[in-house]
Amino acid sequence: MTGSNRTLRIATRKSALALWQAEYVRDQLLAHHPDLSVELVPMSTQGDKILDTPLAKIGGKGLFIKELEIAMLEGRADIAVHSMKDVPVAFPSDFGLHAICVRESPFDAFVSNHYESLDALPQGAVVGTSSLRRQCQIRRNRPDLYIRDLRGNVNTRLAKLDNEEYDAIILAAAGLIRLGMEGRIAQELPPEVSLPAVGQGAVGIECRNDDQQLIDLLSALNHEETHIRVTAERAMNARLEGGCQVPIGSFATVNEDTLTLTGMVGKPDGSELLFASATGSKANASEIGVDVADALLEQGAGEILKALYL
Ligand SMILES: NCc1[nH]cc(CCC(=O)O)c1CC(=O)O
Repeated sequence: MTGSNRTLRIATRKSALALWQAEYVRDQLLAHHPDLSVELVPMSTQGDKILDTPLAKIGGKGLFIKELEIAMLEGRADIAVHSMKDVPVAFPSDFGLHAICVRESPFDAFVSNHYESLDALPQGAVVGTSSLRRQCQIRRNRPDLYIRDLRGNVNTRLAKLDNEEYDAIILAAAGLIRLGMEGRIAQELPPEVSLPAVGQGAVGIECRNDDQQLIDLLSALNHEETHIRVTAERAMNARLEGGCQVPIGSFATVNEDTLTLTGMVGKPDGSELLFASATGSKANASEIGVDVADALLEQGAGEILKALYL
């Protein structure tokens, strides 16, 4: 009994991006295991309902995930699909990430209806982002700009831009590409300008650790290079105890057997940004992540992060 004729239920949030990702995983599962049936179980989570309170104050990104896990524990769903960027490094012991799918663009996108690049923005222009990581890097590059809060799903954020509330906004390129809105990207910000978030652009699949049959089915969707890169990035974040809403960037690349990881911790006001890099065998992804974190801590990253929680 291989389980390839099971019915799998995918717990998903209802945003356009979450649904796209769940449908993508459904289609990939069916392509690899044609005898499966796969259903989506769309759910509203508390994190989606409370839109006017800063996310960090209501339990952070973990909030979106907990309710999907409860659905899996109660047998209402078998798997949950996540943007790896939103998955906390501390993981409940009953669950595991049993596949990381091939990565889409990991970079941040500069989106504007009037300007073609970050450099082209006029003095004092208004940029929308609520991410401390994006904020500190934008401020380092362009200290003259005003940063304004911007929350909501991708379509809400774009509507606020189109409503002329901002001169430009920063979004993950991956979300726009997946939703067929690549044309909205004026500029993909290179990692030297905006180091991406841990796991950005990668989709992970979570299920219970005691369902070995399901774990075997999911392994067909795992993309090894993406898995290794995200492992290094998450190991760095774990060592830094990077929570849900932190000015931390982390970006790994793999070239043949060699992995290179760059990490960043910054003050939200852009006045101080620390960087560190390490290279080694891709077999040592976690160790490289810890090494980069330690190098950042040696430079004072701990003090920057501690000050954020006061
Ligand atoms: N925090 C929201 C979020 N989580 C994942 C993505 C899309 C990109 C990805 O898969 O990393 C986004 C939107 C954004 O940051 O613009």
